[in-house]
Amino acid sequence: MAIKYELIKECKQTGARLGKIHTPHGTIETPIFMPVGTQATVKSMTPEELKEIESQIILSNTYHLYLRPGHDLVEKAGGLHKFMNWDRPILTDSGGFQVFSLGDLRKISEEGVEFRSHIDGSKHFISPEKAIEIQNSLGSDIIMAFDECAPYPADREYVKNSLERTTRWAKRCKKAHKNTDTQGLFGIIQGGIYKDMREQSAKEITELDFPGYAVGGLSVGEPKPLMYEVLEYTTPLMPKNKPRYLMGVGSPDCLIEGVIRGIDMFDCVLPTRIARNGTAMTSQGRVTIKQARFYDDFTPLDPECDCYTCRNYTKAYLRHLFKANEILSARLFSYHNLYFLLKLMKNIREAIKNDNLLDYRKEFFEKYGYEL
Ligand SMILES: CNc1nc2c(CCNCC3CCCC3)c3nc(N)[nH]c(=O)c3cc2[nH]1
Repeated sequence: MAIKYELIKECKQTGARLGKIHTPHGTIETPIFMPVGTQATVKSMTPEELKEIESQIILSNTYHLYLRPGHDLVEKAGGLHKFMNWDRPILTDSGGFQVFSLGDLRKISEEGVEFRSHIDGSKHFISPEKAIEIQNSLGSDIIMAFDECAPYPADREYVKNSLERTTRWAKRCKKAHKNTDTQGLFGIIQGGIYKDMREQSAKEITELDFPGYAVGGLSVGEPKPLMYEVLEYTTPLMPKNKPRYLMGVGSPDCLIEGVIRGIDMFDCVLPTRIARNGTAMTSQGRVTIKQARFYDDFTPLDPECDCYTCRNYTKAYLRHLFKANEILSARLFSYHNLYFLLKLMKNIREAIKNDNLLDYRKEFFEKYGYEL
């Protein structure tokens, strides 16, 4: 079996769990944050640096790699692990979300989605079968079903039709998936913000018996409390002995709140995206380095952080790099932001072990500046 989840401990106070996911390229400790490497690279980081910060798994994407350089080239290279020189687990998203949010969408039909490339405007068509064929070529350890992520807001009728198509597509993905012994196919639960729809989607998708499941259709602009509410009634509908992946999340508060509500896996482009804008996540909240107050501030980005960036550079120097548009700026901020989120997840795993996750949340929120 490609993917085996080991539930190690359930938190006494919350829905949090400690677990391990065994994959052909290694074991992942959960709860886990997964750095995003959309185009076969976690922007500006080398695989060695990702290992230095203890990244256990990274994400890549069907839509992007199909358009450029083409999944057949990656297959010819021996698969994504060899192509990008990353020998630990990789998860690829199916492209459904990206087609809807990136490409110039032409039309959705039962067969699949016709769209224009965001790169050169050329016309393309992705079906559930095509999305699986591409991910089989990429050789990622965890692949995602081709789904439709309904927009927010969306009315009940739209959400119902969309989740029912996502179920039909999930069945087609399961049928098309070839390498079941080396690649685990995860199903994706939709249903928007409607409890009865989430129940219907969870039932239909979990009936298909996938090795893991994602909660899709969230982090699409809905208020955070609404996302938390949807999680509260959706994760209990998901099998306890399988990993639960909340797609596209997120910021430090959402990671903690998601773990408390039973989520094991997260991904988000934030750490590397805000890094390119000179913004850091720190123990005292966000720091945006271009502010004048940092001109002659010779203290580290985050006094409580022991990462390479914080041990060797000052805010004044980082501000200079950013203002001078130096490439090193994006690298040093990305390194720190990824380290910060991976360290946060390590602290969360520790807190679950010690049964004090709620105290950890209180302490973290007070320092970071979130209201509980
Ligand atoms: C940011 N919010 C958000 N992201 C969602 C994503 C994308 C998750 N991140 C993928 C990586 C980013 C590029 C390379 C892979 C979603 N993906 C799918 N398939 N379905 C969703 O409902 C779905 C829902 C999502 N919501």
